[in-house]
Amino acid sequence: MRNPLFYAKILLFGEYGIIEDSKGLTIPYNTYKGSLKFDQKAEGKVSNESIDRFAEYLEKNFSEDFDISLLNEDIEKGMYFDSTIPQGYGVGSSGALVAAIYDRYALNKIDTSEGITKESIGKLKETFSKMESFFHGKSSGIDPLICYLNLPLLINSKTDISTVGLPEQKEGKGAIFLVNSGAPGETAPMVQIFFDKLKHEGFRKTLKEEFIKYNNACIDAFVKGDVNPLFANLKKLSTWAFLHFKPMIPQRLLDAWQYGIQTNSYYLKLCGSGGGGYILGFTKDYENAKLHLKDFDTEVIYKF
Ligand SMILES: Nc1ncnc2c1ncn2[C@@H]1O[C@H](COP(=O)(O)OP(=O)(O)O)[C@@H](O)[C@H]1O
Ligand SMILES: C[C@@](O)(CCOP(=O)(O)O)CC(=O)O
Repeated sequence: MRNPLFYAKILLFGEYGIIEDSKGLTIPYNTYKGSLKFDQKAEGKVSNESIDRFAEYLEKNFSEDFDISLLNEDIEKGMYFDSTIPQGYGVGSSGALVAAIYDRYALNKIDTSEGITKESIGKLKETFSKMESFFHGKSSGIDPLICYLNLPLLINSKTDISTVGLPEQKEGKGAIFLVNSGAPGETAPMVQIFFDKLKHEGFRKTLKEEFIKYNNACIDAFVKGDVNPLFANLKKLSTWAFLHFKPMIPQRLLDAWQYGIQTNSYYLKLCGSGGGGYILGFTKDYENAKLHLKDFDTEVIYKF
């Protein structure tokens, strides 16, 4: 039986901004992955039960779009999603599961083998958004989309998403890395905080005039491989988040966040919705950054 792998993802830039239609950049992260397994192992029980609840939701809302009887038969046989993607860490554990279920059970699957167009991306995103809403309320569908396509995606707006080529990695001293905050986070309450903040005119203004500006400049510089403008804007982005996204920054990381900005040894930013899970770091000198972050587990995701 064919049981393809689905990888984790990292939203490098665009958290919260993409809700408000600004740019985002998301990349696959192949260190963590999952695939559907069809054996009766005890280790799969929790996952099997979670898929069972998901199947009920699909049956209730989208029964015509999926082969529900095959899905239920497989669940009955003990199928589970065997995955190393940590849950609630912002690297897309539910997105990978959604992509795997779509791949195996969707009827009239959108064919991407002949090339990926903006139209097919749009249709996939719409379906994935409906499916993933089961896991954390309203979802943009971006996480399952990237897991499914396994390619970097540039989000220009909600309706304009395309694949993008990124500069090749180099064996230099610089790195983008994950910092483990030590505990999972939850997306829905963080997004609620964001929407509460949006009720204030002052916040809306600084989001638009500062955050979105730095975010988009970071994406442009990263895609072009322009290191100096990238770091200049990262510093602004990190500082802005320290001031305005404080509830989303895990408490344990507040000092390290500020230290990075003050010393320019690294800059931290949110990785997805925040509140826990992973945080992203950018540095021109990873070995040096690690010295200052020795209380945390870090993982390099991109070298330059
Ligand atoms: N291996 C798995 N098997 C079954 N369900 C899973 C698996 N991995 C993740 N999930 C589901 O996805 C949820 C986590 O998704 P979410 O809250 O969106 O966090 P993340 O940021 O990791 O995607 C879990 O509570 C669970 O319902
Ligand atoms: C915070 C947000 O902008 C990014 C997604 O966060 P996460 O990767 O699901 O933690 C929410 C969203 O756009 O759906």
